[in-house]
Amino acid sequence: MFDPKHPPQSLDEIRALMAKMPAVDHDAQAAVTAREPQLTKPAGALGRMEEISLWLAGWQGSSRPRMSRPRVTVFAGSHGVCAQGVSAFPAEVNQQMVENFINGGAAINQICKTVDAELRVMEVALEIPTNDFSQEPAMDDEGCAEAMAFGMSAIEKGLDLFVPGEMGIGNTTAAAAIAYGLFGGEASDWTGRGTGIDDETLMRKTRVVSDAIILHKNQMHDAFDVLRCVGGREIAAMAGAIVAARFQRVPVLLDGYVSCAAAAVLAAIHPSTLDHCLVGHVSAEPGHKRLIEKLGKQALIDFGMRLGEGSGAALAIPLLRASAECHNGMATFAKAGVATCDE
Ligand SMILES: O=C(O)c1ccc[n+]([C@@H]2O[C@H](COP(=O)([O-])O)[C@@H](O)[C@H]2O)c1
Ligand SMILES: Cc1cc2nc[nH]c2cc1C
Repeated sequence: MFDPKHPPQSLDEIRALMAKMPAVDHDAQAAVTAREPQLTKPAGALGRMEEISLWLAGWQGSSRPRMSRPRVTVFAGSHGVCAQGVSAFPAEVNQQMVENFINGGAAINQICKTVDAELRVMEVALEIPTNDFSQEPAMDDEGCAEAMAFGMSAIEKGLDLFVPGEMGIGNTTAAAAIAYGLFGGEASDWTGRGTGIDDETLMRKTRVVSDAIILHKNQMHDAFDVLRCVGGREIAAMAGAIVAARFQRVPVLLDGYVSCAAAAVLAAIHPSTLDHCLVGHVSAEPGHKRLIEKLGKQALIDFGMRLGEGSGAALAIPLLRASAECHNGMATFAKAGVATCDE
């Protein structure tokens, strides 16, 4: 079983942990299913909100869904592949943006304030870039497991929701390489403009993604090998946090392309690993839409954002809160003295 005081030390330990993940709480879901038809509305009239309250209760392990303690954690990591000229911005932006998060000046600070969510920032060895994965594996087994274990420490019991956010110049190249490594197709299917690169840089980035998968092919036996070879520490940390959330009964709202690439690694190990996750937002990065389809999910909102930081998912938190509030706060037909349907 997962013990937060003794985090896993190797990818094999995490593989073993993932074979024992807790299932949804069927009793909690049965209670929600029994209460729903008694609420003062025609059956099914709250559409997807009804699915959300059922999902929240099941993964929180409670007959009454809650949304008073959502947490967004921005994991910041630094990427050796930036040496290939794949981003519109220099790598020093990472540390500068971390200071901006701490000073309350980033978009995610304002969104979290607006939606009443806690915001935390966790640097994942930010001062040491991962290896340039166009030349060698980004991480070794131990380093990748360490980053995942660090991500696990972002979760504690009693949170009502976790949003994995990230900051990492170059990480849409890593996300593209992960998606291409997991799902194949063409490298161009998965490679987009990230922070806003020009046509020439996009061609270079696509080649980096394509060549990296050829370079590492012989050592990518499962999805964790893909994460280790072409991922990044903040991506590994998000994957670790998603696993820990499952064990700690915390539902997860995924954000953009990079957070979904982290989640896709887990889904490729065991397809049911993401049952406690919804996708909050579909990013303007074209590969994200494709990736969400591969995960069999549907994003809650489409706001044309491509920021990362957990921003799109954080913006969708009020949809989850309203779903929980309706389920809990609505009167029943009996209590309100409203006549029920004739049929
Ligand atoms: O998550 C997304 O969908 C997303 C799309 C475009 C950009 N980003 C953010 O931009 C940075 C990565 O972009 P790039 O061009 O440096 O690979 C990183 O800090 C991400 O948080 C994130
Ligand atoms: C300024 C800036 C802010 C970001 N937030 C997430 N990724 C980012 C990338 C840049 C370049």
